[in-house]
Amino acid sequence: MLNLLKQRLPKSKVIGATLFMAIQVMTTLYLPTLTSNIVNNGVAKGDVHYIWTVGIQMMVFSLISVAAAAFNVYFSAKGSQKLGQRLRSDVYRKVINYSHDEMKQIGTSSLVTRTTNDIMQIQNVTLMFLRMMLMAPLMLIGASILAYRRSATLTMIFIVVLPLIAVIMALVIRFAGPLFFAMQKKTDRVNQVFREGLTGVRVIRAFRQDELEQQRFDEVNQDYTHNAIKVYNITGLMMPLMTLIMSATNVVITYWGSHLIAFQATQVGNMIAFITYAAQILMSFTMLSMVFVMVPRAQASAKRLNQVLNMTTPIADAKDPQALNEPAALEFDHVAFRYADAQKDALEGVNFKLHAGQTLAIIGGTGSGKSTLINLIPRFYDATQGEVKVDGVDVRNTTLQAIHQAVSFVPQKANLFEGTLRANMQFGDAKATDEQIWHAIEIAQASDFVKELDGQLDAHVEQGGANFSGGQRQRLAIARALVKQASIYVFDDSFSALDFKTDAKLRAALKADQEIQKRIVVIVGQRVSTIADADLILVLDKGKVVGQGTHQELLATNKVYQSIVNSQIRESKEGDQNA
Ligand SMILES: Nc1ncnc2c1ncn2[C@@H]1O[C@H](COP(=O)(O)OP(=O)(O)OP(=O)(O)O)[C@@H](O)[C@H]1O
Repeated sequence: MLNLLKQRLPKSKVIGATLFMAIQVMTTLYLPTLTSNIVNNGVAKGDVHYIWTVGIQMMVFSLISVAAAAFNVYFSAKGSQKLGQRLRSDVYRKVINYSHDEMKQIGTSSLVTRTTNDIMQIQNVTLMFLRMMLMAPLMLIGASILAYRRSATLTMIFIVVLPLIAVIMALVIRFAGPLFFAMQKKTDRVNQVFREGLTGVRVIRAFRQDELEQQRFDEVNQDYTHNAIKVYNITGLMMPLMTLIMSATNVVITYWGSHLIAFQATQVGNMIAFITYAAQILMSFTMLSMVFVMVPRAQASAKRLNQVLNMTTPIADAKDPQALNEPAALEFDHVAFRYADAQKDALEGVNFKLHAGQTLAIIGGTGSGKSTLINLIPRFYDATQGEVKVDGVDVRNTTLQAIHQAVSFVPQKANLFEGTLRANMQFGDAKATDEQIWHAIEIAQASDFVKELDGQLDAHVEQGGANFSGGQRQRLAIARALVKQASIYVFDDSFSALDFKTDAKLRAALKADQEIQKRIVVIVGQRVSTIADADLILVLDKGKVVGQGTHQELLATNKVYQSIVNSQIRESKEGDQNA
């Protein structure tokens, strides 16, 4: 956990909190001594002047103590909140650069829990640390010395009481510790099922799986609750036990102390002060035990956060990066790829070279490796064999920023972000003017519906683009990619959500654009009509390139391509007959 705090917990706040905590401890410890003096020297002797003088001193010290406590809380809260803010920011920065593999390894739900709940645990324990963890030992030592000075005989009580408390603490830590550990995992699970239910809510309703999903959620929820109840039952026992021990100690002190007073072995003031010191000693022990209970949980959270922060991603900048020029060529040189933990390659022996200004189309059945192939271009994954080259440079020998600048990517599932339409369009180029954005929107065949929007480019986009239809979202995602000045434009099955007419218009507009004409366009498509005019078509089957050439060449020689074309002609004829 110290690793996490090192650079992130502001030193000024730690110093402030510690300083005021020390003042609070000193004044709090001095107060019972003043009480003892007031009783022994003022009340017992009837010295009113002394009572007033010491009484005013007590008031001043009490005020200082309260003020110091307030400042300590202020610095502790500020320090721990700042720590939480920095941790969240660091985790986000790290995760946003994760490749698909790291993302899969930890899981989205767990990442959300780690960024919220786990950081909260660390924040809380830091707050406690700054409030109590230093205060408790100081109070314990100070109060023990002062209690001993008030009455060495009564101090013997602690020989029995302190080991008893230590045993209770040890038992609590022994039994509550593992349950606290389990708590974070169970929180993950609740979040995971909840998240899955929320994202799939329409499917759940459509398939009438509400009951089953509710049952699944109830199971994990119950599991979490049982664990939490067990933990709080154990820790909850501590307070009453400590109060019992404290009350019993007071009874013994009063009983024993009154005997000592009767035999004139001590004074009443000393006994009153001793009772207060005893309470302070036991309170310090209680504070310490709470810390001991909370630290293991925070430790478990720290471990989970360290796992996120220390995760090394193989997809990183090259040590000695080469620059990429625009426009660039694209080459796959004997490329193979296998997903982590997979038994066989998802892609093998992919070889082709494209010059700037050419269009590549990839066609093949579902699961044939189309998305896998194009994911290698912007380094969402790295090839396991061979080289993917942009501008003649292996994509691993440049920076991620350079490769992401060179490639503009439209994923299969269009995703928009909450904000204005303009802000979404400027994802690719923060400086893009309205004119450039409208130009991209025109090419993407989205201008008709964007013009009708309230506020047009200022129109609000809901989270995930929920206020747009699937086809509209897809067109906006295409426009967003076109706003970016890239060397390679990749469209992962982006045109299949469009009707034939819009698909044709969009491709014609892409071809007609003078800037895009100089770039490489990569299209993954299901329809032959979408890809027929490409300069190079790759036909994929079970991860292998089974055909490569132009539409005419493939139509003449390639059996797989012929069967795809024939099946689509058949489908369209059947469609026409049914219409
Ligand atoms: N993240 C992953 N982990 C493991 N295997 C994967 C992963 N993604 C895809 N695969 C496997 O790799 C193969 C190729 O998948 P890919 O998504 O590239 O196919 P595709 O041709 O794009 O399919 P579709 O047309 O259905 O989108 C499939 O067998 C799939 O099961």
